[in-house]
Amino acid sequence: MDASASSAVASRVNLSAPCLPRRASNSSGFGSCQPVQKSIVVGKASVSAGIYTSTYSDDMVEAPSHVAEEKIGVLLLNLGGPETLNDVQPFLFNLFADPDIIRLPRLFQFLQRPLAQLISVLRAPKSKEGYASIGGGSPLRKITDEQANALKLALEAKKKDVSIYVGMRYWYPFTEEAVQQIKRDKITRLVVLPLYPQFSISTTGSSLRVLQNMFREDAYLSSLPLAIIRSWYQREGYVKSMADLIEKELQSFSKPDEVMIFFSAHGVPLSYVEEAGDPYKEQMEDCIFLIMRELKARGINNQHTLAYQSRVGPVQWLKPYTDEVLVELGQKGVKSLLAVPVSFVSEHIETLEEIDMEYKELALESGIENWGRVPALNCTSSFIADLADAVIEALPSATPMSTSKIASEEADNDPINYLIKLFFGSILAFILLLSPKMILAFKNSLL
Ligand SMILES: C=CC1=C(C)c2cc3[nH]c(cc4nc(cc5[nH]c(cc1n2)c(C)c5CCC(=O)O)C(CCC(=O)O)=C4C)c(C)c3C=C
Ligand SMILES: [Fe+2]
Repeated sequence: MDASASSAVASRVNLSAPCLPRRASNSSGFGSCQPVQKSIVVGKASVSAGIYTSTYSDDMVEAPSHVAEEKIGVLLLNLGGPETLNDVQPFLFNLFADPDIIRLPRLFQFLQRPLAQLISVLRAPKSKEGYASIGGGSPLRKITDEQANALKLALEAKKKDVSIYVGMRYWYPFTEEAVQQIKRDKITRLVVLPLYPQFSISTTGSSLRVLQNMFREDAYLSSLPLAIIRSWYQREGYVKSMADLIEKELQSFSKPDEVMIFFSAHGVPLSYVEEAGDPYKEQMEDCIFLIMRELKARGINNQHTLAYQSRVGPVQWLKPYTDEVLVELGQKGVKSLLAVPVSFVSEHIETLEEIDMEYKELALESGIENWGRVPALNCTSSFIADLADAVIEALPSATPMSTSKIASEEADNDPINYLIKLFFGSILAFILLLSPKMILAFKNSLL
């Protein structure tokens, strides 16, 4: 971030901005929203106008021309991460208190916060160890701010003066603070850009739910023309930027042709895909297909595979699991492997600790001799330029939000599904609240 950008950011931060009530926070008070004074851009991404509804169409009409001065905003949505070890447990509480992360049947939603408290306390020691090993906190805020500034600059280079805001789901600067700043700045048109290439109910869906709740209760926000880029893994600029990183990293091996390209995506519980209709797995597979097609077009014909990492808790997650596949590949005699983190565009705990330390060690123990890892895109200029294009392409489709409901809520409307959940929910509540032994077993599944 250059100095002028930083000071402009600081001058627009209102420290008295309201934060979410009843949410765990750190002792330092409110974090800052980031209406960054410098700013980006997207083949076509999946864009919707309004929060969960229409799909982008080139025919969509421009916003009303009575607006005197157009003030464009871009809201970058991200997960957020603890900045110190003291932040870890309250950060985990915010994460597990999210009904899109732990999906309880409606009747049991009163258990969400006690359960979040219990799980966050049980999980915190392991998470703290992880964050301690990468320097004592998550790099996510810093990298997201850098991406926001790079995006501002890329948009300026394309003659678009845009204010960029960063809204995190579980830590500072919270999405709610960013939205308050957007209101104060009297933005007249907003593009919402989640920093997740693929859509999942647990990531983009969760952040959009926060926005939906805020927007429908506020007269200014509900009439603000807005376009949402729901997923963008299919954009040519993203696919080519990923292929560039892989092509470059392959050259660090002595026999590049013999390297297995190992895509490792963050997992989600299987029920998200099979019961709630999460498009995440399908989009992930499509994404890998597009990256591999690009590599083949460049004459790179390495073998590849996709596995899912970072599972938490006792339920089944998307398979195959990264740790199991690494062991199998070692047993099958694979000697060189290039890990490619693919569900997230910044370095974070799961690249820096889980892949670079845990999986690397496991792979080497399993017989893999040459290990490499592709860096996250972070501020790669071709990637940022493509995000800037995505924003520019989305602008004409901005329309005030619609209040139609997110598809993922449908599962609870099915009476059989509801009864099944009610039954298992009761057992879970009984186990967790009454049985210390089961709490211990549950704790072990979190470690
Ligand atoms: C596309 C990316 C991600 C998906 C999908 C996702 C789903 C998901 N995650 C958890 C549980 C945890 N996630 C944690 C951290 C974390 N997760 C992602 C990305 C996705 N999560 C990121 C970028 C981060 C932050 C990393 C950082 O640097 O701070 C954590 C905390 C860390 C830990 O203890 O391992 C948990 C827990 C669930 C349950 C879930 C889907 C339901
Ligand atoms: Fe996660």
